[in-house]
Amino acid sequence: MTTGLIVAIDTPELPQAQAMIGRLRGLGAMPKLGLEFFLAHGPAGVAAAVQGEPFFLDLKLHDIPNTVAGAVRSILPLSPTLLTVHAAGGAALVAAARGAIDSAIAEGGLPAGGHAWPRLLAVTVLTSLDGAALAATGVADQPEAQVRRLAGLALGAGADGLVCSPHEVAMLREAYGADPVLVVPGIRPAGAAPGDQARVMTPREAARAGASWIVVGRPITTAADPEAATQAILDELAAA
Ligand SMILES: O=c1ccn([C@@H]2O[C@H](COP(=O)(O)O)[C@@H](O)[C@H]2O)c(=O)[nH]1
Repeated sequence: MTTGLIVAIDTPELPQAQAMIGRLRGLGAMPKLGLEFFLAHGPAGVAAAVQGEPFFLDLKLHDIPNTVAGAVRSILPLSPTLLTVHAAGGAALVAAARGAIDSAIAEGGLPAGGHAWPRLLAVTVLTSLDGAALAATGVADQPEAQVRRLAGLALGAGADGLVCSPHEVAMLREAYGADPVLVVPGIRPAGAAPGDQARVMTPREAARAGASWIVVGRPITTAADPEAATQAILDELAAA
């Protein structure tokens, strides 16, 4: 299994996002835009930043099913390659997002620009949470057990894949095989500071465990030479 690289472009500034996406264009990494950017610039800003290229829109939708379905319908015209909802919102939330995508497919054919329909990912346990932080939310299980539980719920409700930490990838591959798209943040090249990430591994470790994609933000975007940092991670993935 090959592992791709997603670069998290976490900024509220449109010129900065455009510049970073431009610098990385052609290296073979996919950009990810999240709430920080979307709340500042909305759908038009997203379209301006990605310029029709494949991208991951990581809004981590978490609301009642009807509202999530409406939000998914609102973002489908942007043709993201990947989009996210929170599995902790329940099976009906995930099923509503699935239904919104499937209805759009049934109603209208592929979106403009030759893009494929988005793959629906369910976020399991945020990579910033360790066991103690999870327990403080009222979940007594360790992260791995909670990821296992939410994975079953989300895949059963129609998610194409999951967002999890690298620590759960091997367990999920053993349980669900090669099919689910496993998108894995909490990645730090050897020696890089974890920052607010609690469950981390290196790119090589995540690739060997079976990640479909790894997500790397600050180790690339705050590097003195983001192109070189990206290339080093791509080389590490290719050698894994
Ligand atoms: O559990 C999750 C889900 C999403 N993320 C996102 O990934 C990037 C990670 O950025 P770094 O700078 O490499 O820490 C960021 O956009 C998060 O929103 C996550 O970290 N964990």
